[in-house]
Amino acid sequence: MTLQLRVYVPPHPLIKHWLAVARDAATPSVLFRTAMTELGRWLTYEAAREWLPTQETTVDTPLASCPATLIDPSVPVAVVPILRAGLGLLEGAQTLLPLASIYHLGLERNEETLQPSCYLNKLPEKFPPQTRVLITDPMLATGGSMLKTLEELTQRGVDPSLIRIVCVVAAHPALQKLNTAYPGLIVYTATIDGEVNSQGFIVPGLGDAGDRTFGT
Ligand SMILES: O=P(O)(O)OC[C@H]1O[C@H](OP(=O)(O)OP(=O)(O)O)[C@H](O)[C@@H]1O
Ligand SMILES: O=c1cc[nH]c(=O)[nH]1
Ligand SMILES: [Mg+2]
Repeated sequence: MTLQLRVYVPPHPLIKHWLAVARDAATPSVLFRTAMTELGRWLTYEAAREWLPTQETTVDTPLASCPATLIDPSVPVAVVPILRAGLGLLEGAQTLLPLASIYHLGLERNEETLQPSCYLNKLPEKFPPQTRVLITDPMLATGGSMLKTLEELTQRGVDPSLIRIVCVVAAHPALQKLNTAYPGLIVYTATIDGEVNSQGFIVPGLGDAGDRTFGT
């Protein structure tokens, strides 16, 4: 069987609504942040399906004993927000994954070359086997930043099949690169846009997600 990148665009009214708010150039920073939080929440909810580890048990209701399923706290879950813009999605993701460890990764694209460079790396030397890792970054444009992140994670022992990417706008060039480098990888996004312009911006996209999140 040939593995292929799997890109999910959940057809959910709340995801569509908050994407529209985020895309609108007239949306002020305070509301843009709310949109990022909500998109982080709903896309993480979708991504957690068949990813969050569970364990079977029994519980006693006031009336009888019955089978039950709980989140398995023995399997480590990590969230890696790619700074800065990935922080906007983190808040919503964290409400659903309160026990997850958060490992910050600061990447900045050079405006001319579009190559990412790392200015903060809080990843552990090694991740325990079986660690589930959720990466948050709203924009997959050329794909350079995500490829760099995946390289840092896999070097530290993370199994790509246990990774979920949560983004907002995924562009074709990024998805093509991810498919070549990590077939079988799973991405959750609010939308797929076709074009990345010569300045590295996704069109129509939503502009500079980091600047819009932090009002800079
Ligand atoms: O797919 P790529 O071409 O690598 O582009 C995507 C990256 O660009 C943006 O970050 P940016 O470098 O603007 O940093 P910021 O989040 O601090 O604004 C965005 O948040 C992604 O991390
Ligand atoms: O359109 C884009 C591309 C990369 N990063 C952004 O914030 N926006
Ligand atoms: Mg930016």
